[in-house]
Amino acid sequence: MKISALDFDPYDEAVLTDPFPHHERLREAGPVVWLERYQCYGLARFAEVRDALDDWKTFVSSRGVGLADFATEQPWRPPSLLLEADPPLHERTRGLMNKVASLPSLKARQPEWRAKAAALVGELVGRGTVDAVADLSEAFPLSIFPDMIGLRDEGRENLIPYATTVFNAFGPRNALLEQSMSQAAAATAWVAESCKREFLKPDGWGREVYAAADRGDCSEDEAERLVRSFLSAGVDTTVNGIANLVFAFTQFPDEWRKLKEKPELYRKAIEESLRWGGVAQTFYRTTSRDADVSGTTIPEGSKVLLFLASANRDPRRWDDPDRFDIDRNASGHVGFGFGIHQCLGQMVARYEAEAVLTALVEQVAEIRAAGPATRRPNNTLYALGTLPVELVAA
Ligand SMILES: C=Cc1ccc(C(=O)O)cc1
Repeated sequence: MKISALDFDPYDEAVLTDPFPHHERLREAGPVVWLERYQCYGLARFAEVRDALDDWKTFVSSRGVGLADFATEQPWRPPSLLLEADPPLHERTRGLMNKVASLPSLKARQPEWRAKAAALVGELVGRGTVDAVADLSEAFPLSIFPDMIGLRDEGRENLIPYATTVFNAFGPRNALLEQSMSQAAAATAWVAESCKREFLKPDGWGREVYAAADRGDCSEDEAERLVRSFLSAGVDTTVNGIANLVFAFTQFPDEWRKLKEKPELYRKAIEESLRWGGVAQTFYRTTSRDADVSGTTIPEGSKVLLFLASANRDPRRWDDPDRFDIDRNASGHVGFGFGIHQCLGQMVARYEAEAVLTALVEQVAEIRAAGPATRRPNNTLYALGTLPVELVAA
């Protein structure tokens, strides 16, 4: 089947800042498109994205989940033993990390998370215009996540610059990536050192990974790199998840009023924000063999760009997809990916969002936009820069 070859640049700064209008053209161009500029295939419809994520044997991760093909290019950092690994290695590393990032461990921390979120929201309510990015979406995760990992206190300001580079590095070597690489050299070194056993506090998920090494479930070096996964994936993602949740309510005030009337909808609201928000816009896979995708043969060794955020707004799967509707059943969205690599920290993300959203529902009558939101362009993350709001006291 002849496929459309598009000159479309997913990494054009205008596209990174406002990607959704471009996804429609991608989906309409066919189930598979060819992106001339990056010599890769693109899948932008829900069914094809979900199926590619599910078929990990054909669409592998060990050749990198960015544009760089690890079979031919040197990775910028030692590959992740989770994100950039296939079975059987992935089974062992994911198995031991699932045990560390467990539901009981998370549940035990919720009273503290709820109390901290309530206190933080309490400081922001009625204070006039605040920035829901810096003052809330960054402040809350940074107040609980590094401690949960057992990260050392000094230098935590390196976490976001490091993660910014991690997510830019899945894209091409464009200005965004070059810029963040040069700015984050120190942050990258700080993260690498912070993952060593002796730099981690005794109680926390970091040391629990090393306990797995002491049990022989992984080597000391693997433990160090696995702890790095927590720092790479566990901050910038939740920061933007919470920021996009608040942003959604500023764009759809009726949904906020609906939540105030029916607070029990808070979990559905969070799931819908994960579908609608598009925090993780794209990830690549590489074909391990010729792959048939909806009538097109994608040859072995091809990079395939999966437009997760486009899939989450595909009208073939979702009614009125651009509408943020907290009554919608958004389950099955690919905001956390799908299949064996589905986000290890998805419950961390959900619990963090729940702590913030329940505090807002409790203390805030209205989330009032107090100026235009600004975006922080990134090759992978749909990130907010600032989100001026007024949290009107209930
Ligand atoms: C979802 C993003 C992500 C980024 C980095 C890693 C890692 O470094 O393992 C895992 C997930």
